[in-house]
Amino acid sequence: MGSLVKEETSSLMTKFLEKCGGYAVVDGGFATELQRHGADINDPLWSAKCLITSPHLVTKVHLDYLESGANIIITASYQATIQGFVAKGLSVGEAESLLRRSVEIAYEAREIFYNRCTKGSWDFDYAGKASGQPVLVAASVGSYGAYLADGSEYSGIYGDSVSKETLKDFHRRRVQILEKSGADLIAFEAIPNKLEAEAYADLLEEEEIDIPAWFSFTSKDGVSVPRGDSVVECAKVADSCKKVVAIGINCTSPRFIHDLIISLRQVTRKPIVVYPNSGEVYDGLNKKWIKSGEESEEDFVSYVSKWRDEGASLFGGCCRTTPNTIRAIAKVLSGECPAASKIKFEQ
Ligand code: MET
Ligand SMILES: [Zn+2]
Repeated sequence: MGSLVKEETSSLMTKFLEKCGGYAVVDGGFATELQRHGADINDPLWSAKCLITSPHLVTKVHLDYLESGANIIITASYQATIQGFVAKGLSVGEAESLLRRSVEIAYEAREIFYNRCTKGSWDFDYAGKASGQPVLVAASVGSYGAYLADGSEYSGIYGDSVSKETLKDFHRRRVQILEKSGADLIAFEAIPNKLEAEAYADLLEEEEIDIPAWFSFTSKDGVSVPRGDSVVECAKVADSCKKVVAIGINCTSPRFIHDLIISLRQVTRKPIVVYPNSGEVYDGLNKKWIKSGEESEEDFVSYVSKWRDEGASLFGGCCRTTPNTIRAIAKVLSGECPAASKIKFEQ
């Protein structure tokens, strides 16, 4: 396929957004919701541990978010890596099957959801709109730092020994498997430095990956990614990659989102996706969320229409947000509720 990107690949997101009425709802904190259902994910595999121990909970969480109005559900593969599974004693073949399984589970959840909608056996308040709810499955890819589970996921500092080639080699097989898994797109999430964005862009081109992707960065100051590279520079990398159909920010405090959307808009015309966390800060070493004291009194749902006016088109939540957040976002976007009622984040 070379540099020619299939038409349906490059237009997937614009067509999907049209189908959704211009704006789409992304799901919320996956790990947070798994924990609410009793999963213990204090593990180097984090939420991906449930692919081994409790796949039924993975299905349940996808359903929770679909019921809440999500148009894009993100698979449980954020921290699912072949290297991580092998470190647990699984074979490479088993690890690859689990990656594929993460996508299958999301599709099964969508089937269950659509069947329930058709049969009308639905008891949630979004039922009226649910049956016409377009849904895409995004296969999650977390950073090298997420695999290391040593805090570098939120610093982006991998050391001089880690080159772009190291990162490409690390991610290559997982990306190839997810491409062939049937997922609609790949969500490269919580990217903490420019080098990893470049590695992803190279991989998409060199491996001729024929499904689209979005690149989503994190920020701790509203200007740069954790490693210190400017968000604008990172977004340029994403913008110039033809396979990237949306660019955005996730797992970042809501208070930075407004400025970040404005920065992204300066360098791209591609759709912008934002799914902030609750505003708490992750302590990667102790694996705990710490209240920063700067969380907004009202949660970020009340800002969604402003972010939409600034140019974002896909909205969801990341860590420590729940289906309640997603339900409120869906209501705001449907024009049903101008300012969402106060949503409680996970206690
Ligand atoms: N989609 C991922 C999840 O919720 C994003 C994690 S950001 C650290 O599990
Ligand atoms: Zn997150």
